[in-house]
Amino acid sequence: MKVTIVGAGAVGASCAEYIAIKDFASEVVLLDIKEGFAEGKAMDLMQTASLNGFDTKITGVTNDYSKTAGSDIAVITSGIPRKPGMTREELIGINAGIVQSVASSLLEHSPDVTLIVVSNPMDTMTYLVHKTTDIPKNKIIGMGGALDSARFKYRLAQALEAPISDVDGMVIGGHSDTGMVPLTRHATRNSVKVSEFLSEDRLNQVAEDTKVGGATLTKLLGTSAWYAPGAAVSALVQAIACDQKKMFPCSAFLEGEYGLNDICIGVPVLLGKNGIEKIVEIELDEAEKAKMKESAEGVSKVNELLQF
Ligand SMILES: NC(=O)C1=CN([C@@H]2O[C@H](COP(=O)(O)OP(=O)(O)OC[C@H]3O[C@@H](n4cnc5c(N)ncnc54)[C@H](O)[C@@H]3O)[C@@H](O)[C@H]2O)C=CC1
Ligand SMILES: O=C([O-])CC(=O)C(=O)O
Repeated sequence: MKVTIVGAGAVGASCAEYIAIKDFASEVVLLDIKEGFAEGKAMDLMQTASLNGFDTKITGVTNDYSKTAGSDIAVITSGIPRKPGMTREELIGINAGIVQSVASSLLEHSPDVTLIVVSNPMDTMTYLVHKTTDIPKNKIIGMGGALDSARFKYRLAQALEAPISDVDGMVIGGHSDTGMVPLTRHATRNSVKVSEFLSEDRLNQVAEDTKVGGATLTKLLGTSAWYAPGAAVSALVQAIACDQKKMFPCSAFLEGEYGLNDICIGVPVLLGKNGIEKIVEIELDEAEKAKMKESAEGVSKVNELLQF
């Protein structure tokens, strides 16, 4: 199993590290445009192999796509991250050009690749890859909801004063400060709805804190987060590489599901060796449907800014 990660920056390197530590891939290629950068990150990571006990071979290359040939899975993390006070959508001007050219270079050398898009604004970047390549829709996956759901569970566990492993929950919708739809009504602690333990006000606070999870970290760190994003990407890569059929909310191209068309947005999917093997349509109540519709309108507005 060969995995390429384009962009050896904070998220790309974190993702490579988690993939290596889980030791399910034979090879990880890190590619970056900055001379020597991916080579350096790969060497540093390889020097953790004997300490962390993995055999995954990590190599780094400067913009040489021939070294990515035959990749089964590729992750696109290349592009700029936001700074405090910015929205993800403000990154579109620079990142759209980068994502489009990276996707096309990857495809030249790995025509059967499954692509995971991370660069922001992620739902729009995923849509861009759909519109500008002939990769089948099941093989283009946007990572956002897996991260947002992990943050939701963190916030729920805090509110419940419970261990995170007791908690389950999911965030669907667009990966943006306003567009996320944390499914508070469906969240549980050991199969019991969290609404049995938390007031409506407290649950609303959990949802709001979840939605601005990325912005909160960007303010604290001066740039956007990388540990949880890297871990979330590695979980998606593992689900595909190991054919796990695990359910994650991912940005998927919709053709009628959830009443939406011609859009990539976060919905629950089953991930296995064929990428998105199924889009899972769960029952939403009227309030959740309205939030999903509003979120989709926001994503579509950003998509309209694309030029291709
Ligand atoms: N979807 C999600 O949930 C998340 C998305 N992100 C996004 O991921 C992206 C990367 O974030 P970070 O790793 O923190 O940024 P970073 O600045 O640390 O790394 C980005 C890397 O991309 C490289 N790069 C730029 N243009 C390139 C090109 N044409 N080809 C190859 N490499 C190129 C840069 O040299 C840099 O090393 C950002 O757009 C950020 O907003 C970050 C966290 C979560
Ligand atoms: O907040 C950002 O810009 C990066 C990101 O998507 C996240 O951490 O959720």
